Amino acid sequence: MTAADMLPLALSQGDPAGIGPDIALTAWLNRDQHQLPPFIFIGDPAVLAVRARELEIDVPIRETDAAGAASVFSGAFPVLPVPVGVDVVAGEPHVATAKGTIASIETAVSLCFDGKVRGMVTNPIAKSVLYEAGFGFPGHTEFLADLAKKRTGKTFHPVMMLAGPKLKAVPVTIHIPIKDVPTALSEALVVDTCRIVAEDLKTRFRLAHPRLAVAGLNPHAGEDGAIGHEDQDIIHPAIMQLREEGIDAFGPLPADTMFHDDARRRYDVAICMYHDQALIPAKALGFDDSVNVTLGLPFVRTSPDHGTAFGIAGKGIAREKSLVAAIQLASEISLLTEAQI
Ligand SMILES: NC(=O)C1=CN([C@@H]2O[C@H](COP(=O)(O)OP(=O)(O)OC[C@H]3O[C@@H](n4cnc5c(N)ncnc54)[C@H](O)[C@@H]3O)[C@@H](O)[C@H]2O)C=CC1
Ligand SMILES: NCC(=O)COP(=O)(O)O
Repeated sequence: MTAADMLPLALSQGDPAGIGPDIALTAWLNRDQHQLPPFIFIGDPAVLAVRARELEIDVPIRETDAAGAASVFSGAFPVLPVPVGVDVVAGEPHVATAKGTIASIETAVSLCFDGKVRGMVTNPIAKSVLYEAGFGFPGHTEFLADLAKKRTGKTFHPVMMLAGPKLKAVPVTIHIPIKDVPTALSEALVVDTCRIVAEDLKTRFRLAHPRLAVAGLNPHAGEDGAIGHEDQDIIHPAIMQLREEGIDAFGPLPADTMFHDDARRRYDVAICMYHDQALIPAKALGFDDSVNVTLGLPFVRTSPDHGTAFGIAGKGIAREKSLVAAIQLASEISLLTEAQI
């Protein structure tokens, strides 16, 4: 199949004042070097045109629909127009842009369900901007599961995984205050999360027998209960349950010693109890080439691992590498899962 015969991937705009437009434009500009599959950007063509001028790059922007994107892609940057509705200044987020940002994500999900794209890649959103506008979800991860439920009537448990060449890491709890982590953790949550990870590593990552290293919550995984009880009372029984089901999960491991080079050779994915326990090692080991992928959804979704980086938007210094990795991973997963159907 040639690139022009392929269904495109949907690429949401993200916060228009962030680096989403910058990295989308530069990824397209370097499409041959990166061997990028076709994508369709869902956002505001005017924002792109202004940003391209600010970046002093020459990118022909062509409005089209998903069906036309693959043939447009080699010669122009394909855009499915979703207007922002206000003037956008790079680096200056504005609550008035939230509606368009959300509409872009919703459109990408619809295209996935309608079979018009192979999957979706999201550019970063600024959660605080969306919260100010009344957005009721912690981030894309939970919003996408809700959109999937609205579309199918089924409930999905979305699981965030940061995937890079050196480490795959999953936070069991995601965007909640650290003080709420111990009460949010439960045996059922750890078990459900690990089941989804084990299944998706098999079906989406070609890992026949995934090994799951499960972190403890407390220092030294609780030191036999002397430094906290969750490791023994919640995480250990969850691991026993998973092992009974034939899932190769082990731990709870002291989190401080499970990310060095030797330790990482013993597992395929680290299951972590909270956001920073997973995302600090993931970004330290591969900020430019790690990808945020949502497991447990009925469609493919990836994203760069970084955020909106308002401080560098429009300045020509944002690196497109993590977005490129996200596009490539979404493409690989969608081709692999298509082949399995
Ligand atoms: N997938 C998503 O939608 C994500 C959204 N965010 C959101 O992004 C906003 C900003 O978050 P921060 O913690 O400041 O993280 P950030 O990732 O936006 O920035 C952290 C640092 O890395 C630099 N950086 C980030 N991406 C870069 C790139 N591609 N090239 C060169 N330098 C880069 C920034 O300039 C900054 O110094 C927050 O509102 C957060 O909610 C954060 C992570 C993921
Ligand atoms: N820290 C990761 C992040 O903020 C991405 O969250 P999401 O928008 O993918 O749910």
